[in-house]
Amino acid sequence: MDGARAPGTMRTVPIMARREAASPAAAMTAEADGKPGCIEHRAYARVGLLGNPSDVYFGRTISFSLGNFWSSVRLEPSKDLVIRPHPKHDLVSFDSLHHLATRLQNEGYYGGVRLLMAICNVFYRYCSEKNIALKEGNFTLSYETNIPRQTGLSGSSAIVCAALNCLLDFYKVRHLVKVQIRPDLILNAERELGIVAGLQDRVAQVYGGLVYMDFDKKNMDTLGHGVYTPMDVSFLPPLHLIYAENPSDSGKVHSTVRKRWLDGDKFIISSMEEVAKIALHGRKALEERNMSELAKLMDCNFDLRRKMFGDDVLGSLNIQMIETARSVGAAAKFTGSGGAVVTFCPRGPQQVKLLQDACLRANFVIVPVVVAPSALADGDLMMISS
Ligand SMILES: Nc1ncnc2c1ncn2[C@@H]1O[C@H](COP(=O)(O)OP(=O)(O)O)[C@@H](O)[C@H]1O
Ligand SMILES: O=C(O)[C@H]1O[C@H](OP(=O)(O)O)[C@H](O)[C@@H](O)[C@@H]1O
Ligand SMILES: [Mg+2]
Repeated sequence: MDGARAPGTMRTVPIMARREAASPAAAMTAEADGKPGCIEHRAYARVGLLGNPSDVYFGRTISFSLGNFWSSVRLEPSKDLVIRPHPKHDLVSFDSLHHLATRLQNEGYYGGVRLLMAICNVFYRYCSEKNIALKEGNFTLSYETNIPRQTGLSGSSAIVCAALNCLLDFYKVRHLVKVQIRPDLILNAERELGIVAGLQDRVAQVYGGLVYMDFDKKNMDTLGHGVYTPMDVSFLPPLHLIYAENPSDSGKVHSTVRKRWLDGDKFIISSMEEVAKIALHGRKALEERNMSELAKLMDCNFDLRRKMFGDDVLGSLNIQMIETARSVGAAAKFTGSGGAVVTFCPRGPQQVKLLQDACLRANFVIVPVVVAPSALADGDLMMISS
């Protein structure tokens, strides 16, 4: 999908090696399939490394953009404004009733069309409220994605994030929409649709690379966003991702805990504070390259989630993924609300081999983690440093 450079068009971001330095991916322009005015953006899956889900509760997280999987959105100027359904993900024609029923059971009712519509709506409203003038002219939006669905890898917000980047470039208003605000726009688009979610996913996808995030209530109230600090990806040791093909419903996972937290449940409030502290300590551990501490913090993060949510809510397969990793002494936690697990083998390659064998036996997919680079353009970087 990468192409030659041409003004006014964007190119997708290449997957970089795990430790490769961050590059201003969003600033790279190129002609998408040689069509003038065509814009294409890629946004990656994300891994919540430490501190999630405290992002939903004014806590802190360290998350990174996962180069193994991505969504891309393409914007082509057109006479009418068209949101193009994806031939596979927005299927409306079936071989049989059985096919329809199986498909709905596995994938749910919705694809990406509603996400693209919602971000257009939210973007339009935001620009109107802020008196940001938008030029005349229409476009067609289409998307592709290879992020496994409902695995806590943030497939939905990747589509929304890539679409937002297309809109920012089509209307040439990137400099008028603060980088720190963009995750909120993405979240608002999903909230419109009733999707339960937090900010860490969207921050990781807007910024790319590895980011430390502080969602302290005072800052959220006064600044209107959290404080997001990009970190050096070379701090990260080799990590592995484990996932299963069965989906988990993130909305359901959050619902009880959120209610208890809102109702002032002391156990949930104090546990969530503990989870937020994990990101704080994790930042220090990463900077000091204290890998045994990192392993401890990852495990502690999962244990706290388990106590708060309970095994029934987390789901037996998700717990089995964690236990498979722990059976060989690897540290493990959920990347999001369930469906995929990020693991760290502090004893190195031999332990990784044991982990791979254990995953094979348990029928889980295991892949080495690739960290996607910074997704910020030069102008974006200037905005966050000013
Ligand atoms: N692979 C996909 N293709 C199309 N739409 C998707 C895909 N993944 C997610 N979505 C959209 O996002 C919504 C929420 O997805 P969700 O279950 O939160 O997955 P995730 O946690 O990976 O974001 C879905 O109902 C659907 O509308
Ligand atoms: O529970 C979590 O860790 C995360 O859950 C959601 O992400 P998802 O990819 O849907 O599992 C939520 O959007 C995040 O903010 C939470 O940290
Ligand atoms: Mg989601």
